[in-house]
Amino acid sequence: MDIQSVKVAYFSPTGTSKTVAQAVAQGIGLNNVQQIDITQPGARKQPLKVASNDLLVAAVPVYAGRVPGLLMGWLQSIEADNTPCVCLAVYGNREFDDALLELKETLEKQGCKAVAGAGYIGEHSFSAEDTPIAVSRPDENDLKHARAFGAKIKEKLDSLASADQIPALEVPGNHPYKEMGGGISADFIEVSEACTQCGICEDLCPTNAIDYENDVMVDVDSCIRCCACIKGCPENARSMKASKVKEIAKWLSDNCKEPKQPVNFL
Ligand SMILES: Cc1cc2nc3c(=O)[nH]c(=O)nc-3n(C[C@H](O)[C@H](O)[C@H](O)COP(=O)(O)O)c2cc1C
Repeated sequence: MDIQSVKVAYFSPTGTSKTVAQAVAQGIGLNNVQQIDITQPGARKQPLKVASNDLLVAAVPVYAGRVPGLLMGWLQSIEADNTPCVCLAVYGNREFDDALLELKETLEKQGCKAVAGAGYIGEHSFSAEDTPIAVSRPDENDLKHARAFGAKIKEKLDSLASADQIPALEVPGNHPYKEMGGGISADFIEVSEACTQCGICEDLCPTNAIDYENDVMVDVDSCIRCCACIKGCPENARSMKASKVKEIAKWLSDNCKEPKQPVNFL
């Protein structure tokens, strides 16, 4: 297949989905690569149109076994034209459940044709010093794996004359998709005196839930618990207080210790 450009789209509050997507794109090895970072709300207002000679590489973190709900509007506004796509679900060493299937089916409804899919492991958003979960993933081995996966995708694309020849891609997951976890309070962040009100947390927040000039705390109704503000604070002034989210972090730290390995479908 003649691929003219690679569009690498990712939502990545704590950076792991972005790192995996970029490693896969590097392995694909084409020169014309465009990054589409949809982490910030403004970027999700820009619709994406992709052509039949583009390759779309889409990476999302897994939230409660699903594609993060706030992405559905943007994903469902993609205009594709039999465009080959690579679906990447990046998860925090528990499970990716139905997220990869959901991402693939959502993109296919928009006119994409899934050529490959994968689950990769990223440090869990809830990971902290006292509740470590998949710390520093993706690591060098994961990235090597992701680059090799990219090279295999390129080989597969080279072996096909057109998108119509892409065989149906099977990825794990169930219908109906896992119920979205609801009801967990997002009142789980505390801010210490180390806060200098630099405003970096506000810039990092993917839902505009922080307006630091008025209040360094998050608006719990808009917060999606992504932990970008905690992990990105240069003063380490933000942390999880005793809360349901902290209990979940503790459970994950105790029960998801065995490092999982990336899985590829192509
Ligand atoms: C609200 C929320 C729910 C999550 N649910 C899952 C999950 O179901 N399974 C899992 O393994 N990791 C889960 N994670 C962890 C993220 O998928 C993982 O840390 C991912 O690497 C974060 O991607 P990012 O660095 O691109 O933000 C969840 C994280 C958050 C914030």
